Amino acid sequence: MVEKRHLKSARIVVKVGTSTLTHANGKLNLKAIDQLCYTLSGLVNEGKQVVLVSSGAIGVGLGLLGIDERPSSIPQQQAIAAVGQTQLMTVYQQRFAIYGQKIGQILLTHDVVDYPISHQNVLNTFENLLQLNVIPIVNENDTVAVDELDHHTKFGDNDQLSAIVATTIDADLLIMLSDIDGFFDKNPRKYADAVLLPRIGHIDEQTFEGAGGQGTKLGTGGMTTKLKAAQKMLNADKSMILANGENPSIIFKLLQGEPIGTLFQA
Ligand SMILES: Nc1ncnc2c1ncn2[C@@H]1O[C@H](COP(=O)(O)OP(=O)(O)O)[C@@H](O)[C@H]1O
Ligand SMILES: N[C@@H](CCC(=O)OP(=O)(O)O)C(=O)O
Repeated sequence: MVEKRHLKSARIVVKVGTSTLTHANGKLNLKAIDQLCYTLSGLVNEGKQVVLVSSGAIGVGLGLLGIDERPSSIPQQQAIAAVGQTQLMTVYQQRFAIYGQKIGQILLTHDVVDYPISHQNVLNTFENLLQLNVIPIVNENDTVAVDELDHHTKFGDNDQLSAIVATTIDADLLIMLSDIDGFFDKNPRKYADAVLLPRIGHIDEQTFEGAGGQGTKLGTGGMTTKLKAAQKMLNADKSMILANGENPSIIFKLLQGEPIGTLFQA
């Protein structure tokens, strides 16, 4: 019998990727979204403070506009994200309202890391939302977050953004939901004999060698950015769990300490 995990979880950040929120055909994964909203609302009712970092603006925008391939041009992606983000928040608003749960949108750029005043301002917003039992829903501000020569504003992916949010607000735990059961010793989509690693206490170059680069066609991060996020959490003496988001109510089990997915904990 595998031992239960000991986790602090008064304040948690949950990150969901595009692959969890949308089907391969670009349509919304309503089952996953409904379950996510039900679960997070349930956690707030239990007295927990919850932040959701949600990708999906570009994926949802593509589906809504009927575009099959993610364009390579940044301005086109930004336009698609503007459409998708609105739709995503509309869906969240509707679904969370079923459970009486209020939400607030926070769109971030790298300024919150680079400039202490911006950092303090965003922290104030998070604290006040959480005091009000609101679930802040965070994404990168895709319409302004582009690489410019003199002003580096882009996080690049929501995996690292979620770790930055979690450390900024001093969350106890980051739960990252993806389309895979956890971190394997090598990419399980390429290697049938890949083995799930239930616990990682330290990340080094060898760990990164197991991450097989880019993930799905709509997501941007892949496993490398998830490891970078985990590294940020470990450096801040915090924990992260990577688990499959197919059924987001899995979060209840994770918080009960069930050994599901990969726990990154020093
Ligand atoms: N060592 C590994 N363990 C698990 N998944 C891996 C690994 N290396 C690469 N991957 C890939 O990373 C993908 C998850 O990343 P991604 O598609 O960006 O998800 P998300 O949209 O949830 O951010 C998996 O589906 C898998 O193809
Ligand atoms: N801001 C982008 C984030 C894309 C992204 O990081 O996607 P994912 O790898 O699914 O977490 C969006 O909402 O589409």
